Amino acid sequence: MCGILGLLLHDSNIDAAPEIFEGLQLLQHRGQDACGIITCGPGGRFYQCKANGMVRDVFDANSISRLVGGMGVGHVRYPTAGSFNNAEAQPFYVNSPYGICFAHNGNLINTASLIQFMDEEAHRHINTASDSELLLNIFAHNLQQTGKFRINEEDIFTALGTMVTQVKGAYACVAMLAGFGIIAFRDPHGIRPVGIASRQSGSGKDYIMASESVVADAGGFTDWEDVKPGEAIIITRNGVTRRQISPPATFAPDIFEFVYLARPDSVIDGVSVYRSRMSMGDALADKVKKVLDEAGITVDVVIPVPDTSRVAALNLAQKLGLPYREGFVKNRYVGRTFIMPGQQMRKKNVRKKLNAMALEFADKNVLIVDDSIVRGTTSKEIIQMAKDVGAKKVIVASCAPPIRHPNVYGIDMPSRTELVAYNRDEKAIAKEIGADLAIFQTLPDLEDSVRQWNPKITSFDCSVFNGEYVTGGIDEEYFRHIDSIRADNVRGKLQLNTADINGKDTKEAQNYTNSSTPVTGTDDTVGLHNTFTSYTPK
Ligand SMILES: O=P(O)(O)OC[C@H]1O[C@H](OP(=O)(O)OP(=O)(O)O)[C@H](O)[C@@H]1O
Ligand SMILES: NC(=O)CC[C@H](N)C(=O)O
Ligand SMILES: [Mg+2]
Repeated sequence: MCGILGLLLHDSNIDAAPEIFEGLQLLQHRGQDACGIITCGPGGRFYQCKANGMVRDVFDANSISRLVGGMGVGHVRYPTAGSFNNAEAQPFYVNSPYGICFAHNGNLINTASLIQFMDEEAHRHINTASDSELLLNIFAHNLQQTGKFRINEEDIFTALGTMVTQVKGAYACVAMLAGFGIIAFRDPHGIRPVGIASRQSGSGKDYIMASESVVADAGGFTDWEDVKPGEAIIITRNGVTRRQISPPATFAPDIFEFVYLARPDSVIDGVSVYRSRMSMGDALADKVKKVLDEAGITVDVVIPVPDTSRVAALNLAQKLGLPYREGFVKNRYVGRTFIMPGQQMRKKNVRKKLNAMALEFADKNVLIVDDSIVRGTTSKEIIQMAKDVGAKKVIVASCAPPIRHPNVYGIDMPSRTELVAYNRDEKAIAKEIGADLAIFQTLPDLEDSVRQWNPKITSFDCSVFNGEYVTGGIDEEYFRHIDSIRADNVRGKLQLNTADINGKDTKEAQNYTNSSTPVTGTDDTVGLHNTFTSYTPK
């Protein structure tokens, strides 16, 4: 669930970078590990700055001032493939054909066959373990097939149309062609979000493409429109061209965007995330009432787990006629815990981030509401905190059903065994996290909470709840494979190996990527054969 952004200003003499920087800050909740911006200046020359770190750490006034040009793309990264090293920060760049930059949100599931294709047919070198670099090179290869000196929109649609038949998985992308324009496209199932908006600028229009509408709102852009599943939109200074690049497929946006990933003030696929979370709270209230009545437990107070669950918890409390209290105070300088790399870091940060106020817990039966319980890291810590400050009974309610299946479409939940609900029923989950009772939303109620705001969405990707993967192509062997390369207990080791391979995870590399330099002619990466750790289907 990275954040992607593209901006094309009508007046090419105005630099796009300051506004892309601001937009990326608004998308920070989608990825905290790395970020980057590439702009296109006079003569089609690219300028880039990317590195590991949050947006405010990677960029300063100096680096932004060196990102020249009236159009550009940006990215905030939350890795789901490859490693955490600098070399995999996005946007990615290839010089041939024409100069292309690329920012990707999602995750591909057929990387092994794509790597083989790159090696044996396209003869393109992939220098990282990132699926996004691979996706860019597939697109570049297809564009190369036109063999043209100069291309047009039709050629781009054709290249993307071929790409759709080659890659499997989730991809919402923003690309930029040197001196040409910016492109947004979405996979045939529309699993990850991306939309476009415009604003008047002199005699023409500025255009923005972003993962979430909040970026457009903040920049004064209007007419936000979601890119349709399987659609590509090309924006040049001559205007907007759009095309369906894939045959119709089941539209299945990831429901977890509404549960946790997106900001509440965004509207995704016609649904206000805020409204959907209110509905989740309402629906959960009914379930909570039923379970509490059956168990003969009365609750004194409802307490949300900041930040994401607040909206739902307030509605739930109102519906049950219970007091809503902010019993956990959040340190505003600590980011999201779930998207941090490594279990140790996540665990440590829950305590750093949240503090329980005894006066809201002591001698009370408390109902703690969270949007989701994934690894149980947050629940375990906060339940203990609540008990430490004198809570009598701690009941936990989750706006999402138990998560028992890995995510393969751009959320870092690769390993079943890390999921607290794996092989556990609700009673066993409660025991594991130390709660007196754990209450979960049902999947139909969760789906209704979102769908009621846009009945045109007939299905969602709910794979983490029901194990049904809309793209197909996921089997036991695939799970074993991602488990073996991405589970928390093996990842540290693999990161080291990947850093060695790329020769980029050094102080030197940090300096290189941190400076805003023209892209052309500065590639110092080591020339090695494709070095992915790959999955070979039977
Ligand atoms: O069971 P877990 O593995 O702990 O994951 C679930 C928790 O992580 C997320 O919070 P996070 O701190 O990332 O972000 P937030 O501040 O937006 O709630 C989510 O909102 C849950 O609180
Ligand atoms: N969360 C995402 O969208 C990740 C994008 C890409 N798979 C990466 O790991 O960089
Ligand atoms: Mg949370």
